[in-house]
Amino acid sequence: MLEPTAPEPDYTEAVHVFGSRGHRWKRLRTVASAAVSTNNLKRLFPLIDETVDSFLKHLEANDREKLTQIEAHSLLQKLTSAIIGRCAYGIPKVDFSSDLEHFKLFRKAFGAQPTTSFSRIDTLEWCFPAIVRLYNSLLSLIHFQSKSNPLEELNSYIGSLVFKRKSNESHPDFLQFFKNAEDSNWTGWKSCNNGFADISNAKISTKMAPGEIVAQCRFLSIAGFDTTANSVTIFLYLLAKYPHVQEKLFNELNTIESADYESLQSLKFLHATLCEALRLYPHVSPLQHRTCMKDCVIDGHLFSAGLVVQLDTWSLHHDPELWGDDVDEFHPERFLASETLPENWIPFGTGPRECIGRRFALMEEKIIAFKFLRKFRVRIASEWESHELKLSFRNTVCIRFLIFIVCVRILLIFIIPHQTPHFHRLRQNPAHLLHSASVSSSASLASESCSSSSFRIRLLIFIVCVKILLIFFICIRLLIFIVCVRILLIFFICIRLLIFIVCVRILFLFFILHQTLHLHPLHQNPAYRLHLHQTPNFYRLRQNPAHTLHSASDSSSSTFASELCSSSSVHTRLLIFIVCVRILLIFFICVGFV
Ligand code: HEM
Repeated sequence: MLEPTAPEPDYTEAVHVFGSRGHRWKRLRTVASAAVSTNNLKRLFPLIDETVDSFLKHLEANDREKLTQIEAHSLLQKLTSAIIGRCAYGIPKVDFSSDLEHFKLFRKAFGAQPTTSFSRIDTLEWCFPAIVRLYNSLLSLIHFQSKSNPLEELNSYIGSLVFKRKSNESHPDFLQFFKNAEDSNWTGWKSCNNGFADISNAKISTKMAPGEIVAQCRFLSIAGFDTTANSVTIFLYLLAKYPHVQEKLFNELNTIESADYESLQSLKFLHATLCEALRLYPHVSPLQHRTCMKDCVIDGHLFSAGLVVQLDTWSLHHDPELWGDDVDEFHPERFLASETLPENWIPFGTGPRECIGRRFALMEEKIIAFKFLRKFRVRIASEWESHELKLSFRNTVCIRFLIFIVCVRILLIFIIPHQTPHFHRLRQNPAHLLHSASVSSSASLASESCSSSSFRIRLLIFIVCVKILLIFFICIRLLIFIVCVRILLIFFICIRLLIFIVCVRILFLFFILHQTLHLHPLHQNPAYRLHLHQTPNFYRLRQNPAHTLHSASDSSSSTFASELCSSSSVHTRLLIFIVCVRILLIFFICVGFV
């Protein structure tokens, strides 16, 4: 949802705390933590307070006749986006009578309604920015104009705010903390040790690269916008559904005159009500996952390095053994029994990567709840009374599409890391060096044939999996498929020339590939060398040391050396070919989805 599969988390400059890992994560988290410390929350309190007041005034003044029935979620999105805009990067005091600039951008990038949040193309961009850039440039070729990218617009909007801000100013917003840590000449972020590392005692520098600041502000603003709007909507819905809880809460709210940081902390029932709403609807739970950095055994189960574990918070929060028989009831009193929160309550995640904005979010929700419920009572509109609020993936991210992309990525990772280290290992293998020195050895033969065949098997598995995934997704969305075909037809008519060029390139590539693949049966044939000279492959072979070796010596071992390098170049080309086909596939699918 919030960049769960951030591209190149170790090498891209614009990476935020959620997308980072290892030392980099620790450093970004350290800087961001200061922005949500108790001291700073107290400084942010008046900003939120003032924004909620202005929102309620606007609601009362302008929507009085409509106030009998409101669509809470979209209104709350407007409010929470204003709050986070002020707290994350210091947008000025908000006038709700006009559309907020950054809310318009949020709406464009993520959709204002729950059903339109994250279109497929956004999800795709989130995962494969390069492909979407290619897609956009192709689109602009078709339309002869550049299609604006909402995420890039949001980025440049935030970028301009970041650029204007100076370090050591006295703002309480998150941006100020990042600006104070900014160092544009610092390149340390490039050399982060991001593999498995014990970072508990590592000395962490509190510096930030400029790109990291923009990414950070963007992530925090997104993390703090939909999450809190959803939470408050669910909270109001439950109060409407359970009027006796609303009554009890109303009585508690009346025990304090006005809201400040300390007095809101003293409202225990309010706190319990918010916690119970998050227990029943842990709506951010899809974000809770962990990747195994090294093999480990827990309770006798092996978790291999690279494995991604998704927590099932929903089941945990609805387990009658943990919460009792009234597990499905809205019963805030269960949180009053103890001063500390139950360890099975994890709507904000758990452990070192627990949500950094937890206390900020709860403070914000308390201010909104306090101010809103002192003015209004809520009940469910009559036509919705029979409806049960259900959380479904459909209403948030295009989860199925995301799963598809994640699967493809996992498959890619499955292929590439296996292939590359394998290749490295071969290179560093004394047997291989021996082999390069034109000494034929059975050991090198064995290692090569093993690498080659296992690669092919993996490749085969990969292609089959991608096909199955495609079929799976296309079947489910038969309608989309039909639309895709129609759009593709139109598309083909429009840019026949472009397609022609792409096809020629693919055919060319395929031709090279086809030729190269024939090297295997041919390599013992006297016509082999002639054949090599006729293929474009020859060029690369000549420049390759192994081939020079081959030319210098006519022994069978040197023939094998060139076979080795042609074989690895086949793999590279094969990989390029498959990547191209996949890009085209994804591109065509995208056109359909749009
Ligand atoms: C009701 C509101 C919110 C909920 C339910 C929520 C929930 C979550 C969850 C479940 C995670 C993943 C935790 C894990 O993997 O264990 C997370 C991460 C995160 N959240 Fe929130 N969040 C909320 C509001 C916010 C706000 C307001 C901010 C910022 C001001 C924020 C900033 C973050 C950040 C930076 C992370 C990544 C932390 C890391 O990877 O170290 N969240 N949140």
